[in-house]
Amino acid sequence: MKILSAQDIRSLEQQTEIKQQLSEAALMERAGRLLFGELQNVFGECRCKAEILCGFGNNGGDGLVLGRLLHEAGHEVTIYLVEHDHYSNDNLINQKRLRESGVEIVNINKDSILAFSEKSIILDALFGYGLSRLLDESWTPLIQQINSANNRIFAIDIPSGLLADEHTPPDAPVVKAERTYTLAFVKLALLLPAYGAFVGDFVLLDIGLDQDALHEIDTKNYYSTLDDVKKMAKPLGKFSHKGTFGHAVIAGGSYGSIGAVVLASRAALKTGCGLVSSYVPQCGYQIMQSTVPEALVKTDSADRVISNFAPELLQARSIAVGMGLGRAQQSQEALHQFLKDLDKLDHPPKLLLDADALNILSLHKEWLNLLPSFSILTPHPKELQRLIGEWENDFDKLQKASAWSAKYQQILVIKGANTVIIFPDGQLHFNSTGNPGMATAGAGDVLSGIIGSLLAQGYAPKDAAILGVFLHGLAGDCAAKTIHQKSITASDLIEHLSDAWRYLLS
Ligand SMILES: NC(=O)C1=CN([C@@H]2O[C@H](COP(=O)(O)OP(=O)(O)OC[C@H]3O[C@@H](n4cnc5c(N)ncnc54)[C@H](O)[C@@H]3O)[C@@H](O)[C@H]2O)[C@@H](O)CC1
Ligand SMILES: [K+]
Repeated sequence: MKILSAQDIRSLEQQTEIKQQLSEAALMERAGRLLFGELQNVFGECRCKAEILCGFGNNGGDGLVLGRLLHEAGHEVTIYLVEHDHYSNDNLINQKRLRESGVEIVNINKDSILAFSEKSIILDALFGYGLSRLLDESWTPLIQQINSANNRIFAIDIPSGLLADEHTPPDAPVVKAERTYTLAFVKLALLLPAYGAFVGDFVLLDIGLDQDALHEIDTKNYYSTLDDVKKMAKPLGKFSHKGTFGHAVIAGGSYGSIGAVVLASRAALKTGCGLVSSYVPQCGYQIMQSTVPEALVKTDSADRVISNFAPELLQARSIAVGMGLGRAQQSQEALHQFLKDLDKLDHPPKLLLDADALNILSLHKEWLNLLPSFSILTPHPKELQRLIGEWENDFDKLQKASAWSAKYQQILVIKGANTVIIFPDGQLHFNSTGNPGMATAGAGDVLSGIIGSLLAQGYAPKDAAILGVFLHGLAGDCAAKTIHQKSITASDLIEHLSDAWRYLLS
């Protein structure tokens, strides 16, 4: 699914109104009805109280529609409308409709003192994507009153004060919502960790914008949904044999960190490649044989660390390297030699680098030029920082990571909530699956195994990265159905890969 800028959303809304021959404020009515449906789910059977703060643009208009529908359904509604000398047209239409339905509008300004009632739900419809610059501090008193209320707070489209496509500094006045009901498209800011505390969880509501017009709009930013990923996943063929699904090498481990290779190898097998060879230092031999009997185990000549990547590893279709590797001098040299060997091949295996392989590369940036193009690097934020340097904010991070990806022609998988995958052509793909329970030791090793396996199965690096990240998150979501998020372990993710595949391929 495309992620559009505020400007492109506006233009698409205008085109939709023309193509679908919509009457005035019809899209706003659609948005309001969807919001109303969501709130009915929250309220359940109860008659509830909603206090809706409406601004002077179309975001405020959404709040007005919602207020009317809630009132008509028998809920108690208070509408606070920010006084202004220029309301948007659809806002005015809905002020009138609201009054006609019998709801009184309370005019407020930035300095008004609001007494929210104890049990009401606050709905924030002050500003949406139309915010074109930061709110100045004259808005702070109003926004602070909302944020310090003990009520549940839901934002409409985007928490007011948050810019959709640019950085919002932490001291700017922004509503802190428990949940954001976002309309038509996910806005970029909703996906970035720095703004998570304002956005809460978000729910995307499809207001039926014109698909043909959408097709014409170019973007570099995408949000990977189930429908998108379903198209990539290849089902099993009747005549498949283990050769069909390819041979993945999982190479890494050091004394005390063999578990990383165990997890990645098991994840690779559960993701469906035909054969896994695990390459570990000698101290890992028995561990591997007893915990992953399905894998072929090859060992390094050294006991505790990897000192040389055996040349026969290069015959596999994919190699995932770095999990639990450590940064011993011998392992650094081994990685260097390995990259030089790969560089000599016309058709090198598809490569994934994780964990200490990334840290070693950060110590020797000149080796980056040896990486085959379109290798997949899976840093968590700290590893990314070592690789590409510091960034000022989350938007700057995306920009710097994109420039790095283009410079080295490598794919970056930046792990976290809404993991983002950055491609050398500038495309960004944000993931939609996963939950906070997955922030657990070894989850990254599992991801490396999954992507390594998909590469071995013949998926192109781009698809392997997008599909692998999605599957990994989906396995976490499947696990969370029976296991509390606090208790999810990396092994649980592996155990739920089967459910994830079933869901994806059904
Ligand atoms: N256009 C449409 O067809 C639809 C729009 N929708 C809603 O409309 C919203 C966008 O509406 P608008 O474009 O009217 O804008 P907003 O309602 O987000 O903002 C209102 C006004 O704030 C002003 N403004 C911008 N930055 C400011 C600042 N720093 N300080 C003070 N004022 C500032 C702008 O001039 C704008 O007119 C969406 O977020 C969504 O909620 C939905 O109703 C769906 C349909
Ligand atoms: K809002």
